[in-house]
Amino acid sequence: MFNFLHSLNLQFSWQDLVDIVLVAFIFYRLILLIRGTRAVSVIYGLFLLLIVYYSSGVFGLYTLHWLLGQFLGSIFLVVIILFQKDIRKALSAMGAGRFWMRDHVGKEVIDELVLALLEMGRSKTGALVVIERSTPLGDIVERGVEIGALVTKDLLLTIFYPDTPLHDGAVIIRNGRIAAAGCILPLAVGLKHRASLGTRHRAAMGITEDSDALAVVVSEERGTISVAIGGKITTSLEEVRLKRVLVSALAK
Ligand SMILES: Nc1ncnc2c1ncn2[C@@H]1O[C@H](COP(=O)(O)OP(=O)(O)OP(=O)(O)O)[C@@H](O)[C@H]1O
Repeated sequence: MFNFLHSLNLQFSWQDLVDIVLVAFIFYRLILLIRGTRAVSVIYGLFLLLIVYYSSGVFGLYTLHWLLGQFLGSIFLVVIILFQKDIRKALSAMGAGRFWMRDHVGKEVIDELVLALLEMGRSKTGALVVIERSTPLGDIVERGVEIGALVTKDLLLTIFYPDTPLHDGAVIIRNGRIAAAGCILPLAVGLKHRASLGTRHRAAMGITEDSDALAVVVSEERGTISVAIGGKITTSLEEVRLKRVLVSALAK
């Protein structure tokens, strides 16, 4: 590749390569960070304003052009004010190392989760647990009920205990802790999904279609345990297979 670039008479050093890779990676992580959050609509809004700004210049609408110019002139400040919460979160994630790498879920978290899932399967208690990985689940967590506690079998059983306020919706595990409960997930759509699957299972498929999260479902009707990864669901997993799937997907 370097020979090819040399033949084009372009000065391309290894520093340029490192520069491009780093900038691409930072943009990729930023896109993952804001995906599915309110920040996306704000960015669309800002793009729209930019288009109106350039069009007003082209079509000679000078007052509008001047007005938007004043606003967009301080865009850096506007972005900081609009995204102050997200910027704070991104910086603290970066400090904690989460910005650069995918979280590994500890063995003890998987063990507690499996114990709770098996117990809920036996008692036919419906449950939906999502384990966040590198795609931040943004607004989904924020719209649920914040918990921030260690993952324990007893806490999971308490959350999903029938007819309690938090038993509906999903629990989100982030950084090896229960971040929130009662979270509403996007449903999987389309013909490819089995008609026999209800909304709990479709929600598990939906969230894993939109992100790299892993979702586990306990069926209230059948007591079966299913795992969804990448929009695909594997149903009726018994203890050994369930543990194997979770360990191989999460503990790497
Ligand atoms: N979008 C969603 N996000 C999170 N949880 C959801 C969502 N939709 C449904 N649920 C949960 O699923 C429950 C309803 O499950 P439903 O019986 O429709 O699905 P199912 O896949 O057939 O599950 P089950 O086999 O347990 O009956 C709701 O009470 C709620 O707790």
